[in-house]
Amino acid sequence: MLVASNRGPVSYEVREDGSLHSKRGGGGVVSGLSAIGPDAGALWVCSALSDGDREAVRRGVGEDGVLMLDIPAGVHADAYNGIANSVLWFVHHMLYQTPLEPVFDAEFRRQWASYETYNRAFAEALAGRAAPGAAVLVQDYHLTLVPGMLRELRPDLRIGHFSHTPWAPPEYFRMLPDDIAGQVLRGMLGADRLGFLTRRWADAFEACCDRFAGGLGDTRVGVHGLGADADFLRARSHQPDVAERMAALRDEIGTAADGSARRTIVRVDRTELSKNIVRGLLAYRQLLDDHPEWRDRVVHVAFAYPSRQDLAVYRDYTAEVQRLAEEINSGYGTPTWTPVVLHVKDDFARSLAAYRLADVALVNPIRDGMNLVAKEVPVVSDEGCVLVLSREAGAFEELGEDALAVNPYDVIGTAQALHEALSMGPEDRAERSKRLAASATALPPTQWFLEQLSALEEGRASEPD
Ligand SMILES: O=P(O)(O)OC[C@H]1O[C@H](O[C@H]2O[C@H](CO)[C@@H](O)[C@H](O)[C@H]2O)[C@H](O)[C@@H](O)[C@@H]1O
Repeated sequence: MLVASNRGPVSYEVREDGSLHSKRGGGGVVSGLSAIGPDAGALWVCSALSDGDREAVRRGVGEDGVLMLDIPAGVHADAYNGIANSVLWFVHHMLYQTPLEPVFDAEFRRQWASYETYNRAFAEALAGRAAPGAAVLVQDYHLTLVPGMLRELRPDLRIGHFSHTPWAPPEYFRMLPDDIAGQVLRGMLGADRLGFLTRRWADAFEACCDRFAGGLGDTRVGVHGLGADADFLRARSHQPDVAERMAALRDEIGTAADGSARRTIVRVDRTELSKNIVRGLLAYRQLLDDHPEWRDRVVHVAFAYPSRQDLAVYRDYTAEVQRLAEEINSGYGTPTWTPVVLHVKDDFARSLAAYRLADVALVNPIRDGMNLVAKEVPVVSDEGCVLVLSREAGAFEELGEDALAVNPYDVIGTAQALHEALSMGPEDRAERSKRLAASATALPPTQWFLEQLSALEEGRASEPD
């Protein structure tokens, strides 16, 4: 079995003394694939992303079962920043809007050629390593061309592809130049089986194939809603470093003037446009305007971790989040109350500490493949939390019944949902949280992975799922 993804399970940094330090790779895909431990006998093919990763490849340092491809930095930058994160991510999350509409010019074509080169490097590495008839599971929008390329090189393989993002509806997908759209769909259809996080994204893909590629052909499509890893999260969130972070966070949150504990509205995201952090802050400000009774009694704990900072649009978004948080704090704060506690430095232990302290979790993306935070907070929160959840998150399909649904564009509606969540009685809140945790853990990562693998094993020409 082979797995291929842009981001791998491990990344390296070069320390001042020249030694290499390894740490776990970030992001939801790596969490999902964590089921593939070193004992699984799988080979995980990924890309060298940092200078440290490239140095590790050069020195021949690596982990068993991991093959890091040292793709030239320029090619990777074009493929990852230029095409994957600036074009395909924007199309599937429907993020293009004036004046950010795409310009598919000569520069785009040059970057697309790098995207092809990047995909070919993966296809060739996989083709060179796979045993006859092996199963290959390719991940995400960075590698849409790999299934088709690999099929040509190695028709004997069983090839799966899994999308961790939404898929754009045909009316939006058609924004891509026709030949590029065709290449993406044909690339994906090189797989025996394609997986999506929700039925909605799978349906959108099928609709695009019907409109632009003459249907699915022999490729089968299935849905696997990646769940939270309850055992890991519960054990990890009770480690001493998390307890330390909880104490520090409690100090930052403080207590209300009447001595009561302040309520918390928690959010944890990569600072990513689709996560809708700015409208989340606007909704919180609206809550303080519409319901001044919450002033001094609530704190918005917002962790917005840096993401894709090579792209100006992400850097600008990060700056906007920071500016708005400061504006709320200076406009509403008092010497003893900081309305927004914002942290921008990635710290997993601190995220878990915030999950444990959460009374309300705010997850309001414009559009999201799944959103694992929505699934993780109810599992970890000590007292049970109310989930305010965007109806556009993939997680909504599974959690919608027990969450408070919001339209992510509606700031006033989101403020009302926050008020409702903060006002909910402890029993109701605990009951909902328990039901949310049960739904969120229905398909833990190991089962999610094995489910895809066995569906792929079922063969190429069997019934559609
Ligand atoms: O690798 P990056 O560019 O730093 O981005 C991190 C990951 O972002 C996306 O994650 C998605 O996958 C999650 C798991 O299925 C899902 O819960 C979440 O809603 C998605 O946004 C992206 O799809 C990954 O490839 C990136 O590694």
